[in-house]
Formats: sequence, structure tokens, C-alpha cells
Amino acid sequence: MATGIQRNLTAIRPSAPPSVVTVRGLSRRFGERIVLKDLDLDIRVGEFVALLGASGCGKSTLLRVLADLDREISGAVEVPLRRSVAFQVPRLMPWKRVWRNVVLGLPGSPDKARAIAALDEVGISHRADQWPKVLSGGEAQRVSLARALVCEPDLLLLDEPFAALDALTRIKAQELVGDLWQRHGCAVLLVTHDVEEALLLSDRVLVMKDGIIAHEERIVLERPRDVADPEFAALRGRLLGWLGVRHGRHDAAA
Ligand SMILES: Nc1ncnc2c1ncn2[C@@H]1O[C@H](COP(=O)(O)OP(=O)(O)OP(=O)(O)O)[C@@H](O)[C@H]1O
Repeated sequence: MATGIQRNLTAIRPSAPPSVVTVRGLSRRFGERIVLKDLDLDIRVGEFVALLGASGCGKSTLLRVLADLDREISGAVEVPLRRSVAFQVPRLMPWKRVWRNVVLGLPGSPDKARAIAALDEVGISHRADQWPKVLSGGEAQRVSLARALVCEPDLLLLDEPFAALDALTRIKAQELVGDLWQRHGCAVLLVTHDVEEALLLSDRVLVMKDGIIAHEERIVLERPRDVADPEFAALRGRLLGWLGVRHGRHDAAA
């Protein structure tokens, strides 16, 4: 029989947050090529998950399925209604001013105040009335993030959003995404080739191989993370090993 102390411990033990994404037995083929093969995945409410894997292993395919951009699948996929996606290329409409791009997907008449608030959050509200073509790559990516967050998503899907940025802009964009995630509390799935980026930002790193999640690593290091921390280096080495890189001088997965 449980003592009073044991009962109290049971009462205060935090239960794991519920899943915001549940995928079971997901398969996707292109002709004869099976890209996703009976894949299972759970992402918890508010969790930051990074997805690594060799080029062509199916990361973007999985993300597109979760974004509901691809329905030619078999298996069960549960995702929240409020989700948004940002890609490597910002995909802004060149004929719409920056602020209008931000609220493009929202119902009703375009709400400029809401667009400005979102742009402000990513530090770029001074560009609101300009055309996308005058933006730098980093600025355009910030606008893309503002557009993804303006609907207050429960799930944010990011497909290599920093890959085209120069090294310094990339570091700033990573920090920004980390801040935005903590502020908004949404779950994030980040597709990346950069092991260090995955370790800096996420709660859990997944490695995709042969159409499934072949390996996962829960990252319990305190934030902000330190690349010089021996534990960080050990995790980095382990993940590079899973990616088939033995002596990892570079972070690229493929
Ligand atoms: N619409 C399509 N038609 C045919 N084949 C496709 C299509 N989309 C993806 N594929 C194939 O599916 C495989 C997985 O592609 P996917 O883009 O998901 O890989 P990835 O892991 O995101 O790659 P990368 O890291 O290089 O972006 C590749 O072999 C690709 O050629």
C-alpha cells in the first residue's frame, strides 16, 4: 500500500505533454522508389525536434506530408489544424508589399497592425511597406518566419530555413528561431543538415534512414548550449556516426 509520501510524489510528478503530431505506419513512394516506409513519429506539444538525414533520404517528403502538401500516402497522420511551414527559399510574392506577404494566409481583410506586430517580433517592421525584391536573403527569411508565426501555429515546420544564409546571418537566424520558439511555445520540426544547429536548438534529434526514423537522441543539455561542452561534442560525434561521418570536421550530414 502506498504511503502518504509516495502518494504525494505521484500527484506532483509531471505527466508528459500530449502529442501534437502522431504518425503511424506512414509510407510514400514515387513510382518504384519507396521513400517513407512504415514510419512512426510523435512530437509533443511545445517540443523542438530536429530531423537529420543524408540527402535524398526523405526529410522534405515527410515535412510536406505533415504540412498537408502531399496526400498520396498510406498510414495515419494526425497534425494540428494550426500549423505553418517555412522553406529554405522564403517564397514571398514579389507583387505584394512585405506586410501583405505576412498576412497572406490569414482569413478576412489584410490586417496591417497584425503584420507589423509579427514583423516587429523578427526585428524587421521597418521593411513593412517595401517590396520583397529589396530585401536581403536574411531579411526575406525573417519575413518568411513572421508569416509562419502570424497565425500562432501549434506546429511550425521548418525545411532548412537557414541553409542559404551566410554564416553570421545564419547564427542570428538560429538564435531568433530559438527565441521565437520559447516565446510562442509551439512545437517545431526543423529539417537540417547541420548537426550543430540541431544540437543548439532542439529537445530531440531524429536521424532518418531507409524511410524510417532510425535513431533518436534526447538532448538534455541546459540552454543556452555551449559547443565547447564535452557532452555537446560527444552528442555531435554520436550523431555524425549515425549519419555515416566518422571523423566529423564538418557538420554537413551529406
Ligand atoms: N515529386 C517527386 N517525384 C519523384 N520523386 C520525388 C519527388 N519528391 C521527392 N522525390 C524523391 O524522393 C526522395 C526523397 O526526397 P526528399 O526531398 O524528401 O529528400 P531530403 O532528405 O529532403 O533531401 P535533401 O536533404 O537533399 O533536401 C528523393 O530520391 C527524391 O528524388
